[in-house]
Amino acid sequence: MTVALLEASDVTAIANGQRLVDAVSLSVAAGDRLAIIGPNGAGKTTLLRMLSGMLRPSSGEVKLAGRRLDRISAAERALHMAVVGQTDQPDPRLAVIDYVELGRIPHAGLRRRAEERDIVVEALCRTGLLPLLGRSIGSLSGGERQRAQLARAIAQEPRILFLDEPTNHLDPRARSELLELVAGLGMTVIAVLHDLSLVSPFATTVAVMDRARLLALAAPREALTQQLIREIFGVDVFRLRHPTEDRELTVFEVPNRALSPS
Ligand SMILES: Nc1ncnc2c1ncn2[C@@H]1O[C@H](COP(=O)(O)OP(=O)(O)OP(=O)(O)O)[C@@H](O)[C@H]1O
Repeated sequence: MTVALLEASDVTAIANGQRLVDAVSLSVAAGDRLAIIGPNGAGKTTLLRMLSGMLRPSSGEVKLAGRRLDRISAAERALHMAVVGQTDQPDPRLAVIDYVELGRIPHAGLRRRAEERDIVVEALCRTGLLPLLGRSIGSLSGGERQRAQLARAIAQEPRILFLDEPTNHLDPRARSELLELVAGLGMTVIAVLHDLSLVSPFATTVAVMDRARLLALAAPREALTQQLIREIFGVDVFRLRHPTEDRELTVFEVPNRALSPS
């Protein structure tokens, strides 16, 4: 039997007597890209924090390759997992290259200096930040900063990459490009996504949350049903043929509204 790379069993988070995440079980295999979706306040970030070991569940457990996450030290976890969160506030005076190099800290002393530098340069290349490597973090645009965070996480060479709303500062084109880049890394990824239209192209599996509960866990086509999406987001889903390309488009529309996302 193959052991899941990450497995959550009945994880629950309780704060101030309120269940923020209620008995969620899921398992992620190596190479999976799991998108966690749901309305505001559904518990997505809280779940992500428990899966990445940043928050200890009130009950239930998370295992990384069969080992309980709460028995793995933070230093060792950092060898396996990188998190691109919404709250990272690096020193604005740091140069981009130095910031990305921070991703190598968990591996300190394990590789030769030249190899370390190559890994950092590769992460800068992949994220298109090579021309900005000498700029200070504080001088970057919101989108560039998001790419710098991703570069730091890539440089960390994790087995699992966690992303909390990785596209929230990006314009529509940059959003698709960033997720395409992440998908092209071939890594195991767990990402909280708000933009429903990016879920199908990006994710191999989607976890749909609402009011602390996991309502569906399946491939996007099966999970994003008209009924479920309407029920929790109040939007309609349409699957249409692309007018000029041989593929399907998934379109989301707020019913009877002049302004609809798509
Ligand atoms: N430490 C805490 N103490 C009390 N309540 C909390 C705490 N952290 C989060 N919450 C609440 O738990 C609920 C879930 O929060 P969470 O950030 O996980 O939701 P989310 O689905 O990621 O939301 P969003 O889409 O708005 O980012 C929210 O109502 C939030 O206010």
